[in-house]
Amino acid sequence: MKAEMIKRIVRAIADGSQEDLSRLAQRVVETERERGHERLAGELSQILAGGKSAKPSRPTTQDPGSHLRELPLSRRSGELLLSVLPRESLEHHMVLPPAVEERFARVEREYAARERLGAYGLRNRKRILLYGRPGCGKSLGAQRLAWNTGLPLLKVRFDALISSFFGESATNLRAVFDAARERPCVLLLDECDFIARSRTSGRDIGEASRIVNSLLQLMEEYDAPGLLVATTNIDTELDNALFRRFDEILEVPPPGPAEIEQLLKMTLSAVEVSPSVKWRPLVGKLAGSSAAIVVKVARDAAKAAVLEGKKVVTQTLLEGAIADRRCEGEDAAGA
Ligand SMILES: Nc1ncnc2c1ncn2[C@@H]1O[C@H](COP(=O)(O)OP(=O)(O)OP(=O)(O)O)[C@@H](O)[C@H]1O
Repeated sequence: MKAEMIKRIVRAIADGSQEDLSRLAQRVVETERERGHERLAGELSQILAGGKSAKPSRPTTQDPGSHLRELPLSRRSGELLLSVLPRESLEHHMVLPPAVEERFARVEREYAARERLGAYGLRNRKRILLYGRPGCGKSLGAQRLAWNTGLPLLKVRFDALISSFFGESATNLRAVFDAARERPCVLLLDECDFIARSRTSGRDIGEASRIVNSLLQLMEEYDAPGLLVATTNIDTELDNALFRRFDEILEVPPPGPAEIEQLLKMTLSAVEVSPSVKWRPLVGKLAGSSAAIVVKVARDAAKAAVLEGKKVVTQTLLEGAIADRRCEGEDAAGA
């Protein structure tokens, strides 16, 4: 079992949170299944099922699908206002400068200790704003928070909301927040730059501006058991009224030299890398790139090694991948 998992289990025991413990137990089952240990996973599931039948009344949050089934549909279009990101697709390994990592970890620690904090009239940080340049890990940050708290990740579909019929969107949005209050989850408001923009530009954009206003109000009132995570690329334009609605405002910065090297090594960890690779010049060439670009460079080099029948990722392959990215232009490469 990974050290991180062991720490979380011990933390849940220390905090006396039965709900977290049962979620973590479920996580252990899933991890074992992902590793191909079907038999062990089956046995663990049975043990858990036995435990549950002894205490049938305890609600659990282990079935993200159950959130989806109970969540509101836009009545006319039938479109879902939320999409559930399945656990298997959640990436959660982040490379961050230590100070930023610590702030993410603090949100997770406070969530784990929420009952203990509550006993002293304190509230865990639950409304989180992640901002920063594209491709540096804002969406990944939301996934990581979901993974590390064991909460399902539900993404609000602004496209469906904004295209919905006159006056209906505010009602739908409220229903989404109500649902999040009833069932703990990480409610993700991804790329909500338009909130910041519409507040600063002063332009009326019809139904969208109505959504912005209801959203700001809902964010202010938000006190659901899970977390609310909003992401935006905008930083300078964010106004105080918006800042005030968050308990934690976290800049997710572009990687520095140490992070670039770590990202390269982490992405290449599944393949063999030549011991003669000199990381420093590679890091120098990638200076200023987003984390997404660094990850892509490493993946491209690994793919080239496999396609060319070479078993080892070499300096030449890595430099070739960097040169390719430069030709494509970083922005076009989905930074
Ligand atoms: N800090 C990071 N650590 C590890 N991988 C990262 C990091 N940041 C980005 N990545 C990689 O880049 C991909 C894209 O990142 P992500 O979508 O989270 O960026 P973003 O900041 O949300 O970008 P955008 O503003 O364009 O939506 C991730 O799936 C991951 O592979």
